[in-house]
Amino acid sequence: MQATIDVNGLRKRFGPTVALDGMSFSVKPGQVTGFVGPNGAGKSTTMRVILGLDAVEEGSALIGGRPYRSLRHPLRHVGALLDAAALQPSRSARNHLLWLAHSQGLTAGRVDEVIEQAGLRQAARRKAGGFSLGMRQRLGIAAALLGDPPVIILDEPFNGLDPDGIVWMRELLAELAGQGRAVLVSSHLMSELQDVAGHVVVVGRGRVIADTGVAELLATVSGDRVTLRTTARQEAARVLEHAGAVVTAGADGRDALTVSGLTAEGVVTLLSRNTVPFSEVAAHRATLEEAYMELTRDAVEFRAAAGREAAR
Ligand SMILES: Nc1ncnc2c1ncn2[C@@H]1O[C@H](COP(=O)(O)OP(=O)(O)OP(=O)(O)O)[C@@H](O)[C@H]1O
Repeated sequence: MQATIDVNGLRKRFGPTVALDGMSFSVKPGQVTGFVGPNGAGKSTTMRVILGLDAVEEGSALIGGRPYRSLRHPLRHVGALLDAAALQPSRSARNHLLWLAHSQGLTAGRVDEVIEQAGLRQAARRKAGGFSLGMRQRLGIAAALLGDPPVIILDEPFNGLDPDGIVWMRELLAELAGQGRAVLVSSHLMSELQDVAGHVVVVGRGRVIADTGVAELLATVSGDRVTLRTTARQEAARVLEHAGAVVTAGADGRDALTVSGLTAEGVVTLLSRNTVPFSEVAAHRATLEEAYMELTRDAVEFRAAAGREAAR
């Protein structure tokens, strides 16, 4: 089975609320795809539709080219964590997993493997009802991995995790993608996906705002800005502006300047040639959070402009 998800033109309303308004994107194998957007953007609904839990008025969602409902042992095709609270509280973590494994024709040996992988060995015989949110997330991950599926869908898996847990989750996601799986991970926060997502689908109001590789996105947003630290700010600004750069006060610290229109190498060459002292010259690398703000700001402006246009 192919490790892919294909979402095509999904439309869905809840009463007067438009939850999905033509949602379309694909998730490819071998990378983590971040699924990001503000509250109410339609992330959970899309995931529920992919997993056959919600019906749509229009559009299709396919896992490895097939609708979820046509999959005979679904856990072997797709592993999902949607709601970590959805547990039988009186069951131990291991029994919860044994029960799931049994329903899919999987062995107890496989249960012990995923308990290990999710870091749950110490807690495996405790009742899941007493678990913290972070522990429930780990149990949800163990359940998602049970059938060794080529496609993994996780809704807000960073929720409730402490900093160690966040690092663990990032490493796990990278490992799963490295094994060639298609991994779709929703989050409100771009920062959680930093360094792990290879691709992001940014959504707002039920539709896709951006569907792009993270490296391309960061390169575009980073632009050609260079951060410069120098005690001779005026002199540096004079030399760099003379060479055609735009120089502005840097955001972080009194000795920082932001330079646009020159590469970091160009800045170093010019300052050295003119014997202007400096302690740091670095090409600006945008964070995913900055990229997200930029993308969603454009979408807001676009929507505002479209609204004004329509009102004429
Ligand atoms: N069962 C439901 N009944 C009524 N409205 C719903 C239901 N589920 C979702 N919605 C609405 O559909 C829209 C999309 O919600 P959804 O939960 O998919 O967004 P989300 O991006 O996952 O948000 P969050 O980040 O808060 O989880 C929202 O306006 C939400 O209020």
